[in-house]
Amino acid sequence: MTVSTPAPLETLSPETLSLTTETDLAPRRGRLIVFTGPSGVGKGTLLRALRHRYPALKLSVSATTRSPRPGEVNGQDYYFVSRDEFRAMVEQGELLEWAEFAGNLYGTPKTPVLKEIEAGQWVILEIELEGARQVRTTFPHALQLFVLPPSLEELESRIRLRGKDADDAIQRRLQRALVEIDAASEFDEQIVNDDLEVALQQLENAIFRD
Ligand SMILES: Nc1nc2c(ncn2[C@@H]2O[C@H](COP(=O)(O)OP(=O)(O)O)[C@@H](O)[C@H]2O)c(=O)[nH]1
Ligand SMILES: Nc1ncnc2c1ncn2[C@@H]1O[C@H](COP(=O)(O)OP(=O)(O)O)[C@@H](O)[C@H]1O
Repeated sequence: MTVSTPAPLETLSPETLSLTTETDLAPRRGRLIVFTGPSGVGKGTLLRALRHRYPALKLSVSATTRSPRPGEVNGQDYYFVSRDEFRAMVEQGELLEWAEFAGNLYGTPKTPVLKEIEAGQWVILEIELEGARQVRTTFPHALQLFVLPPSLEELESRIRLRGKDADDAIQRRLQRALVEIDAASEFDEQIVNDDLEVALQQLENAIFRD
């Protein structure tokens, strides 16, 4: 009886992948994808749409000292922790990377990500620039994608229209956006999030192409 071995994930088309259950793809190589971009550019929006199409993609849940926004759920959107708890995670080597951003601490719990990768899953880290730089040294093969706004004006309008950040936080984030946008060329690919559908298609192509 010939047992057909599943095609390696890289050769599967996006259509096939989205129809394939997780067990059919085993064993397969795990993959790390870093997804970075200024606050308000549309990272969360794009990732929600992408994961709706490709439920097999995993999204790492970060730890943060930022207070939850309305509607955010602890353990789902973030692990909301105190600064002392966060520092303990750093000291105990529990974070794959971490950084301070706009006055709060953010970091990726290491164990769940490594477990998913070893199980052959594709894991997305939605993290800021300093974290992406750390991952670039520890996981040089990770795909690194940067989302750009169509303009700074549009970025400001989106973060304000979103209505989830206090004015001082918006100012800090817009200031930081200038530094982040300047570093976009460090990433493997830059995606301009102007028309959402077009950006989503570019994101799919970048992830499933190679
Ligand atoms: N380095 C790092 N950055 C993170 C992590 N989780 C979220 N971030 C980034 O921290 C920044 C602020 O995130 P957030 O407060 O949710 O604001 P948003 O970007 O406006 O949604 C964003 O650039 C996130 O990508 C993490 O675990 N590590
Ligand atoms: N392509 C787009 N065109 C217009 N508005 C967008 C687009 N993508 C996202 N938005 C809006 O911009 C705001 C910020 O999006 P969000 O996904 O929260 O950004 P981020 O996660 O990068 O901070 C949200 O109100 C969202 O609905």
